[in-house]
Amino acid sequence: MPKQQRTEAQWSELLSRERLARQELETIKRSLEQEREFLNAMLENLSDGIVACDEKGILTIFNRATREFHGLAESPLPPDEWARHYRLYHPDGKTPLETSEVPLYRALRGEVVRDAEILIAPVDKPHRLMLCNGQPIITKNGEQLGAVAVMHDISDRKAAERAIEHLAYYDSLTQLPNRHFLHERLKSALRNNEISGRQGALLFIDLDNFKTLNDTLGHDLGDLLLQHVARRIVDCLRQDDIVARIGGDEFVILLEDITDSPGLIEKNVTSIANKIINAFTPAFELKGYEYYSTPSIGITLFDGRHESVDDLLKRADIAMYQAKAAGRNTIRFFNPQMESMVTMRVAMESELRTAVDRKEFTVHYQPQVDTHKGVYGIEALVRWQHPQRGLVSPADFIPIAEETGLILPIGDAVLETACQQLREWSELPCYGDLSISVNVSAHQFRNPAFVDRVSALVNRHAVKPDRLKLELTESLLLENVEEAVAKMNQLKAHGVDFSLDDFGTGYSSLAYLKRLPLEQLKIDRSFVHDVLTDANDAAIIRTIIALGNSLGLDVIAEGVETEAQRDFLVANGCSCYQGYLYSRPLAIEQLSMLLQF
Ligand SMILES: Nc1nc2c(ncn2[C@@H]2O[C@@H]3COP(=O)(O)O[C@H]4[C@@H](O)[C@H](n5cnc6c(=O)[nH]c(N)nc65)O[C@@H]4COP(=O)(O)O[C@H]3[C@H]2O)c(=O)[nH]1
Repeated sequence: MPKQQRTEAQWSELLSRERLARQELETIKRSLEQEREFLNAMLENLSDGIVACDEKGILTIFNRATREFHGLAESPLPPDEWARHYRLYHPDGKTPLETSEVPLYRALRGEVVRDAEILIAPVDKPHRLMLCNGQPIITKNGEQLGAVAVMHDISDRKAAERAIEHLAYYDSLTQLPNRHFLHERLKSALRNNEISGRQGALLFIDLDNFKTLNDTLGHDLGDLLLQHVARRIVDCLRQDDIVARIGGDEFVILLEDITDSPGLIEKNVTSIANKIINAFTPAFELKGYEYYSTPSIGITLFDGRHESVDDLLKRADIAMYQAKAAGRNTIRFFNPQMESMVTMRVAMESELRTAVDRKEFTVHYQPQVDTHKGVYGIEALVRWQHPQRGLVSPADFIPIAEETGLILPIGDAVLETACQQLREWSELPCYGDLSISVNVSAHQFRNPAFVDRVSALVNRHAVKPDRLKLELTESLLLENVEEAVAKMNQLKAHGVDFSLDDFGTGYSSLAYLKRLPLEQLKIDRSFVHDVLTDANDAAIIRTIIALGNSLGLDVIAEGVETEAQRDFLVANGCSCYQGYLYSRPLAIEQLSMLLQF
């Protein structure tokens, strides 16, 4: 059929349609461009990173946030050089991330990536931890166009999580693990050792006299000491060993696995504990103060069988208390007998509290004799009239009373009884010159109200103050010489006398003895006991007598049991003594009878 000729009208119609089509195309192009601009602006302003690539893996999107995360924010470098300016790692920050592991390329291989963590390490810039998601871009027809990945910076969140974890598991003062951390590690150590049959050890360290440092030099210096101590302990151990601070001045060391043969384990742990004790020998420098501290260390071994975390901590704690009781600055291994001692001690503590409420304490009196004048003084010695156990010796309960603070009401009661007694005697002409010596414990003496309390008692009972002699020990005075001198001077101003008890067992220097307002030195009974058989004890006694004479102080010897001991003392210039030779401590009725003869 012959080709139809188009009319002019038809041509014009066609042309106008084409124009319209072009215009439409132009509009579509413009709106696409606008959409692209819009998308671009959005991508550039997102705080999350977006990367995309085409089906060949060529990057098509690498938005501003992504460039910043990679340290390329202001980089003039072309994209193919970017990779040289950063490294990618797994979240541990050590294991490099292979290209095939990069979320975008995993997505390009068809994988839907969810919550993958990667670390971006730009050269010379802070590392960032990213949480990434990604997926392939696939059309409705199943054709893959490429892949996209989105990354969210979780560095700050992780740092906050780490800080919270640090707070939960570490001690903020020393940066050591805390009780919570120790608990967890000990639990897993017990599980491991139960399976492997290996032994571990727990060392419980408590600083000796830490409370005194805090009370006298203040908490700042106390904190500083704890920081120094933490460092010294850490330096004594291997990197795998755990040192935790579980409370005030309490540190615990966990040695998880001691691989020695069984016979050597105790030896090995002892040498570690001794290393720690030795590390305390040099003075601690505390803002200009040279402070000497010592530790008491309790140790328990474990193999994980039938043991709980609490049991182990309790055992090490019990052993530590035994180390303290053995004179401090020493170590003790736990043994089961210790546990029954602790049970007894706990029972005694609660009974002691009841005893204070029920006023079960009484005072016995032991005469002090002068070879020329006869009985011139009396020492007041407390006794506990226990409802079941009978008379309990102060040696058995004073240390517990000291630790629990119960010594305050007990000591107070003894002082009051002594003052009442002095008052009664003052009204009887034959007893009027007698003095009473009263033991004062460290806790009592440190009490800020001590001076007022003593003067109030002296006033209330209208006692001649020089009839009251307070017996202080060397160790008590040495804790804080300045404070001791000040308190003693205040009481001395009221007329009260002082005797230095257990003299010779401490480290008194002449220089400080001279500063104390003392009346008397009391030779400790341990020297008197062996004076006839031990040349050293004899020499010590002679020295104390000479020292007393040169300082113008009375010297009394305690624990004199035999005439031979007394003769030695008299021959060496000590004419005052106290001991079973003359009389044991007596109840007041017995003492009155004795004094009448
Ligand atoms: N072997 C022997 N011992 C003798 C002899 N003569 C006396 N003693 C004992 O030696 C102790 C002397 O008291 P201390 O050294 O102050 O030692 C006292 C003192 O440190 C403390 N204490 C006693 N009463 C009190 C008190 O009221 N307050 C305080 N804080 N402590 C007290 O308890 C410690 C023991 O007191 P006690 O058992 O009464 O023991 C008394 C006494 O009975 C003797 O010839 N041979």
